[in-house]
Amino acid sequence: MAASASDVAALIESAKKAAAFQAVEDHLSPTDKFVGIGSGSTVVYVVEAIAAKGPSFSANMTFIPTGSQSKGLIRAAGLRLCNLDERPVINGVSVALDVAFDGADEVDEDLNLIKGGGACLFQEKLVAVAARKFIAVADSRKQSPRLCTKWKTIPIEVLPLAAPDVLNRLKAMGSPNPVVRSGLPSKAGECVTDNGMWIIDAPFPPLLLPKDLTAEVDGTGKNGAWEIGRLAEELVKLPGIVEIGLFHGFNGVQAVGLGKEFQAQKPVAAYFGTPSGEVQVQNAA
Ligand SMILES: O=C[C@H](O)[C@H](O)[C@H](O)COP(=O)(O)O
Repeated sequence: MAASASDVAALIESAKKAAAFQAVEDHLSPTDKFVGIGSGSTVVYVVEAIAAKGPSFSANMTFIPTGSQSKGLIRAAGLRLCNLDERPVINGVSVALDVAFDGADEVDEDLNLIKGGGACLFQEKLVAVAARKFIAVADSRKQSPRLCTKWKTIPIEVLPLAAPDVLNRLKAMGSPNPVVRSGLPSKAGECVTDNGMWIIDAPFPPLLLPKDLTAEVDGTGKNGAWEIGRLAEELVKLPGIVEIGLFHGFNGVQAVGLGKEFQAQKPVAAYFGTPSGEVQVQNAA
């Protein structure tokens, strides 16, 4: 007999929960001081896992949110909240977050991410790049060889005034039918982000990795074939785009080696809960 929709939904929730609890167990150290908390339905279990460790475990920790949902989760769990721009400054530099946990809409085999399915990508990226270590948590539906395979659109945060021009430019770049996200069913009109912006969902064919490029396929969008880094570079140049939901490039550990601290967008590991109750961990190479 096929599983009912509610059985499937329960399995997905338990997969997310298992991934979140395992990620917190492996990556949140009792000595950590500043911890980023992302947005979405999986991060709810990250906060639950932290709270389950008891008040003494997190007594010396401060939690940095990625938006209003995240702020609410931190407050409701009784954890200490601090906005990203309010953390202490030492020698003229805001302290790095020890670790940040966040969900993802799709994760490719090189740990590039699509984020923003819940319209929270901008503050999430700010928090991810401010963290020494970024950990993604999800259920196994989010695992994919290449981005835009399962989650077929890239969420892009735009200034509302610029939306019509950005839509035209996206079409010229080969995105068929990009659309401004609707706020329905909960809000009539456009979906408005925590930053007062709109989200455009731009479909693209599966995004190539650098290892996919050849003399014939250079990843610059010819015949619709974009390599992630090249597409991201072109998108952020478009006037009116505030931030894109592609988290790509390198992770925090690689960033230190490259002397590019505070630019790392990719996680060092992604945790995927499966319907069978296992957790698969995808670590950076
Ligand atoms: O905008 C929302 C965020 O990027 C979420 O982290 C992402 O959509 C994953 O959310 P969920 O854990 O609900 O699948």
